[in-house]
Amino acid sequence: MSAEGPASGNDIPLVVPEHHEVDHARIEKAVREILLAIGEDPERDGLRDTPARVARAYEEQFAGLGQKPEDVLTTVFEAGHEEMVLIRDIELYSTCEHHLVPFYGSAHVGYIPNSKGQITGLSKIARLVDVYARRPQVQERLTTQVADGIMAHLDPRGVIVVIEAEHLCMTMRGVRKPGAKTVTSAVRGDFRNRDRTRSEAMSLILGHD
Ligand SMILES: Nc1nc2c(ncn2[C@@H]2O[C@H](COP(=O)(O)OP(=O)(O)OP(=O)(O)O)[C@@H](O)[C@H]2O)c(=O)[nH]1
Ligand SMILES: [Zn+2]
Repeated sequence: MSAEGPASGNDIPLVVPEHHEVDHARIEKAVREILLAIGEDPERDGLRDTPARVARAYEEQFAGLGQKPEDVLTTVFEAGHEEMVLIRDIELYSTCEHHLVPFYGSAHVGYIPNSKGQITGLSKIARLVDVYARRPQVQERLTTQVADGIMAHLDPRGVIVVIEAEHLCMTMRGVRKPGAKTVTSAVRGDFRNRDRTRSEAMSLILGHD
């Protein structure tokens, strides 16, 4: 099913696709329009292939829209390990949904396996971050979604997610504050209920420089 609405004010109909196949032709048309709107010549040498390049780039940048956590959390095994697992400094690149410019930084993700000791492959946690980062995002939602994705699919005793990022919409334009870092966190289960567990994780996350 598609959500169909009124025309969007020009000849591009407002149809929001239900499943997220990137419509290259539509992106190309829109990018050409933007180039014309800023007073550029979309036919000049350097720009002629730009609409197609942007379409390919967006396919990659927004690939997470077509993915679910279960697509990447495929390997779950019982290792009998019931202590904290923490993956620090997972590099992330996302796109600010307000300005469609990048924000980028690091995610730190920890969890405590359940009593069966169910864990997942380390790379799967990093892949999960990408599933949610490769969408139009705000940092708070990205943080929450990673935490909730792990809770739902690994059923751990707790999860902590801390994301530190720099938003280009705050540095290259607008308020122009280069270097400002936004730090967000989401804690679930034992990390929410037990101060000591949360402090241990925070000191592992922050005490590395
Ligand atoms: N909470 C939150 N805000 C964000 C994020 N990314 C960008 N923003 C902010 O979204 C806000 C959008 O504000 P608006 O006033 O609607 O847009 P704007 O006129 O472009 O705002 P300025 O950036 O202040 O020029 C700005 O304050 C951005 O800094 C994010 O991940 N989380
Ligand atoms: Zn922004």
